[in-house]
Amino acid sequence: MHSPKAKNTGRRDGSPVLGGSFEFVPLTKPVNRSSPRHLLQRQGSDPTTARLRASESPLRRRGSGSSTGSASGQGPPEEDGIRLNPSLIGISLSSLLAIDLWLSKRLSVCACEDSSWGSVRPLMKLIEVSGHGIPWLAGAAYSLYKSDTAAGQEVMLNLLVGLLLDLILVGIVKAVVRRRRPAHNQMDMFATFSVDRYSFPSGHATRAAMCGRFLLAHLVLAAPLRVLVLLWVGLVGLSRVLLGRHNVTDVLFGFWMGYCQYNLVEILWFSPQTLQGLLGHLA
Ligand SMILES: CC(C)=CCC/C(C)=C/COP(=O)(O)O
Repeated sequence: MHSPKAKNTGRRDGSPVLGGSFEFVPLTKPVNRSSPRHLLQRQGSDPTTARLRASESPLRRRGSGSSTGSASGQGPPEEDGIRLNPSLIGISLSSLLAIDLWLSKRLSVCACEDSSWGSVRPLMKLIEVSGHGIPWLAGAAYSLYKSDTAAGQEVMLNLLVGLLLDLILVGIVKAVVRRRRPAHNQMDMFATFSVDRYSFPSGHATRAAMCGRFLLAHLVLAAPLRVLVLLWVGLVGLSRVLLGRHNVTDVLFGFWMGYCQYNLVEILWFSPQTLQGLLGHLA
């Protein structure tokens, strides 16, 4: 069979001859052009010896696909060693991912009615509704409309801004990362966007973390109520995994993202003056 190399090589030593006679190059005899120069230099000036030594490389001994080994231009053994050894970060990430998938599967005890904790599923779904975007948006808009003090209006307007910002940012990250929801999830959530078929990060977790921080910072709450807010944030996150909606890392990242989103709300904070300007435009 004609080898593609045959077109370019006209001499027995494999050196290319343009327009020369047609001749095959034996696969066991690599062309000089592709022998790594530094390998030849390190192993002595005799190219034949260098080729022999190259043929003893671990790559050849392992029989990993190439009959010409290092001398055929696939790089010296040291380079192969680097390429074949996965990095520490790679190993750590794959291990974390494996633990995440395993733990999430183990914890998805309310994923369906016949799961081991299937009877708790309605309660988990109630907690899910409590962290959904619609009740929060509707609640903030209603409170803004009903509030008769400038301070109350200012707080509710900024909560509304935070909730909209949360929807946008979570949507962007979900669309970029595109991590599929766990296979055991039943897609029976109400009022979802198309990006909500992706699971990273958990929108419920970002909202719960952001709103939790917001409520603690801007409402004067007694200690038991503050504890209740923190408990609710934790329960919303936990319910995402128990329902099988998310992996653990989706929720943990969601908490972190929601925490940071609150900082953004504080930076963007709409003052009463801005609010009056906005309302003036609307009126
Ligand atoms: C329709 C509106 C206003 C919000 C959608 C809220 C929602 C369903 C987010 C998905 O949350 P997870 O990422 O935690 O499943």
